[in-house]
Amino acid sequence: MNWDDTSPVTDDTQAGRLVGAAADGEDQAVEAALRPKSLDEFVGQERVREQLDLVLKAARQRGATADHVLLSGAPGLGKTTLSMIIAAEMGAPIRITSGPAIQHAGDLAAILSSLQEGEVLFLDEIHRMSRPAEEMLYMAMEDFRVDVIVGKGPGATAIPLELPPFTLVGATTRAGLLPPPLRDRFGFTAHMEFYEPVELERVIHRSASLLDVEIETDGAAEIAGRSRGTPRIANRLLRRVRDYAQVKADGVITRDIAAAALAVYEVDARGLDRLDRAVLQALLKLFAGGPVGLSTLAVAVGEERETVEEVAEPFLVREGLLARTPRGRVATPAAWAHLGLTPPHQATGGNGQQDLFGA
Ligand SMILES: Nc1ncnc2c1ncn2[C@@H]1O[C@H](COP(=O)(O)OP(=O)(O)OP(=O)(O)O)[C@@H](O)[C@H]1O
Ligand SMILES: [Mg+2]
Repeated sequence: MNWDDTSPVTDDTQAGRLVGAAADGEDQAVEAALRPKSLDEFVGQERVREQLDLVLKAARQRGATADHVLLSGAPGLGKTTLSMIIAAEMGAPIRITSGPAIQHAGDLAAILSSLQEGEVLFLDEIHRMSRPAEEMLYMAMEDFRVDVIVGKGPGATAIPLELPPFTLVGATTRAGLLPPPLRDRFGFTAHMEFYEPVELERVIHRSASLLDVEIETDGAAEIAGRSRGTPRIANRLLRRVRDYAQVKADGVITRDIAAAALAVYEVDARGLDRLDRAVLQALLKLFAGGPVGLSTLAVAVGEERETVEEVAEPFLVREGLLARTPRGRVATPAAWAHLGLTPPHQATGGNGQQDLFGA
């Protein structure tokens, strides 16, 4: 395996956050060991797995190189893992690089021209590639050809270069940002969804056995419920719970141990961490559930606007705890229930109160 880009793909705003979906340093060190190596081992994503299985089997039967595959989905759902599985299932080598690592079209030309026949080129964060590189990629994907520009200015000439057939696997967390001509050149697009708790339980059991940790069914369920639908977070929480079980108990992860451990790390029963809860608490207690502007809310929790908007809110919105409305942020009834608080103006009907929930 070749790493053209060794810089970690992380998101600074998520740094040090136990329930952050981006990979931190420790994740990167252990993830290789926990990655499923075949489609059979890959948990969940049934539809994607079935479709991909067909694409790869058909290519193998024809003795051909598999079609280009686009993997889209939130961080930590298994895009990198699937790209490696695609290579493994095709018995092909894999070359790994990323959009931000390709600054110039020449960088891409160098990679493309050194590919072997049938090789898988994994292009992570493909939406962050430069424009000229993107245009070179169009031709490479479609005609297995690139034009290498030699010289500068009016004397520059394009030398066509044939490429061996290869499979491009692109990954993106932002499929919407991909230009349509690029999106259209993929033969198969897999959209990865958040995982169901039962699927995360299977991920946790699998990882526990690889890490040689004893875990009870209830213990795995407890961790799964707090993992925000994300295998990376499930694996990370499992490691923290393992530490706790080892230091405070006999090493076996039971439901009580998992709950106690995650209480120490301030990850609540729904997977909210301290920041998420601070945002909700401010919204409910200081602003009676809203609507309140983002800036005001951010000041109230002592955070940057961006942190509240990009780190806390997406999950709160996804969980149906917070709504973004034109008049500001509004808590939903579920938010009051989750924090065990009673809404001040319960809409009991006919009292002329403004409906704060925008329902
Ligand atoms: N379906 C799955 N079954 C088991 N483990 C999984 C699955 N999907 C992901 N994982 C585990 O979750 C971790 C993160 O997965 P991966 O690195 O593939 O995510 P990603 O989508 O590439 O994230 P990013 O967008 O941050 O690059 C890995 O350690 C992997 O083992
Ligand atoms: Mg990845």
